[in-house]
Amino acid sequence: MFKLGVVHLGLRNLNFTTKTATNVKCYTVSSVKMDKEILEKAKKLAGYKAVDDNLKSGLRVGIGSGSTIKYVVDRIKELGLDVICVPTSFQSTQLIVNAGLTLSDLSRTPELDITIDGADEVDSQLNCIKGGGACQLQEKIVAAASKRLVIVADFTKDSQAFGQQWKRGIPIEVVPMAYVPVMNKLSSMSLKPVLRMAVNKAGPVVSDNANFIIDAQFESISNVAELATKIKMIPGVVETGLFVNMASRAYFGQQDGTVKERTI
Ligand SMILES: O=C(CO)[C@H](O)[C@H](O)COP(=O)(O)O
Repeated sequence: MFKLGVVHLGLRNLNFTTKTATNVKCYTVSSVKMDKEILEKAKKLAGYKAVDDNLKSGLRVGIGSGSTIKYVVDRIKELGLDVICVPTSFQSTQLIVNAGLTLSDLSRTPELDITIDGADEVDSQLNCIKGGGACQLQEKIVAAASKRLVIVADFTKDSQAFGQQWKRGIPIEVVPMAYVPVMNKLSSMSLKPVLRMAVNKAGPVVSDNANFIIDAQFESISNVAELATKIKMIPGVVETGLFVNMASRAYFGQQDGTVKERTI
């Protein structure tokens, strides 16, 4: 008898069918490999095109976080663009430094021409859910200091409405001593909060800013801006992963080798 199974690949689920326990492993490995290759190609397409279309030497650029941003940094390096880079996390600082690009910060470069960043889900209005990598606080600060925010993502992030693609909820950064009352408040708002736990460490994920991350799962969101404000108003919440009316353009790498653009 055929069974339906699910493989967890990072933040994504892959469906697969299998006949017996013995061929599960075989089918799973090839599915994961295939999926990973397709996604990496899509991320690279988006990252490269965003750089080609939007960057030139002399610009002050916010560098987002996540796996897609790697391709943005690769392309900047490949083209030899002389840009000033402001990171959004420890990971993004490493990418900039390792690529030999000019590293700055918001103290020295408080106004940026553009930020390019990834996203976990992008809706039809270019509102984003971010923070799958727990970097949303610095990402939002850097994006807010930029004239434009451009999103780079693979096709799995492209949605009409939140929750169609991203099932892990809204990442919310909280001060550690406040996490229980914050979770209680979120529950009273019909959200399902889960404290994000670390993988290779006992206990919770600790952000670059020494805070905890709560993932607030939801059924549907009718008014994103209102929800973002309500969550932000809870004492102890430092920042939410809802980026409302911030992005002006998104590039989605497709499976067929093209890049879909959305601009508002
Ligand atoms: O918000 C983020 C990190 O906090 C990332 O930009 C987001 O999770 C997308 O990551 P990836 O490019 O790996 O899909």
